[in-house]
Amino acid sequence: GSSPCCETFTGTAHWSEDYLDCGGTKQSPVNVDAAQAIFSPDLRPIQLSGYSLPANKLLKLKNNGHTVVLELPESLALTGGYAQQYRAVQLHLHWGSPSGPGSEHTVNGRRFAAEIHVVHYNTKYDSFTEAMVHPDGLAVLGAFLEVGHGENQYYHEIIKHLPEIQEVGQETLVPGFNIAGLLPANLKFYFHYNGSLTTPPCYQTVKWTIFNQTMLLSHRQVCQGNELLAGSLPASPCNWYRCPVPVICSSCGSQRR
Ligand SMILES: NS(=O)(=O)c1c(F)c(F)c(SCCc2ccc(C(=O)O)cc2)c(F)c1NC1CCCCCCC1
Ligand SMILES: [Zn+2]
Repeated sequence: GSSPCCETFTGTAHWSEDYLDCGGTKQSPVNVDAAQAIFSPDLRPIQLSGYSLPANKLLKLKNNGHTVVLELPESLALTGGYAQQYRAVQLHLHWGSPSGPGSEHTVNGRRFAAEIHVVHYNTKYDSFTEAMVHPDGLAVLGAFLEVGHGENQYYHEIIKHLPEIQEVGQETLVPGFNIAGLLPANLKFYFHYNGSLTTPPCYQTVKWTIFNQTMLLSHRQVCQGNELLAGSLPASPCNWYRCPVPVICSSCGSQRR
């Protein structure tokens, strides 16, 4: 197993001292036990509308110190799979690091190289910040990223800009593209549960959709994602060689400045 320093590396136990909901009973992420999942015919395929953006629509991409966030226009809407309409706010990625793979959810205990979250809010509320505090306020679509053979052209649209936002707080503009390409082609098979934001304030107001089909990226693309925040992670007592390193980035050849 990994050395003890790797477990203490990102302790979240202290969050609930400052944010009450972080100590709640419906906290995300969770491990999905596929054997205990119940098939529900009421759950309809997820339908996306307005996800294909023209290149002249520029989107802000920001390194906020925890992840890379792509701000999304409200013209992107969830029109199927949820009882109410939700509109997009932002998407962000949970990348791996030397202490382990980056997905937040696990399936049968399996952790994936990375995970994308597309965050939406319920349009019955006036704004995202208003929706964020209501149990049906947020809908987050999640998909797992794995290392496959070829380069993923849709993820390339984001990854190619990462060198421009290596420092915390930096942001850049990304030309629009088909955001649906970042999610699986098959939107019919997914796990659905009521949970929370996975970061403070941990509000228990997220209706989660975790797709069954995974996204395949090249080894180099996953390395580039992992290395984005490596420079801004808190100094770790770990020595990298002592932590389980699922994706060896030394072979990437992408030098970090
Ligand atoms: N998985 S998740 O959706 O809970 C999530 C995380 F796990 C996250 F880790 C994050 S980033 C950490 C929180 C954060 C930090 C800085 C800024 C900023 O400078 O703008 C913003 C947020 C992160 F941004 C999100 N998504 C956010 C939740 C934080 C508050 C509302 C903003 C939209 C969704
Ligand atoms: Zn997230």
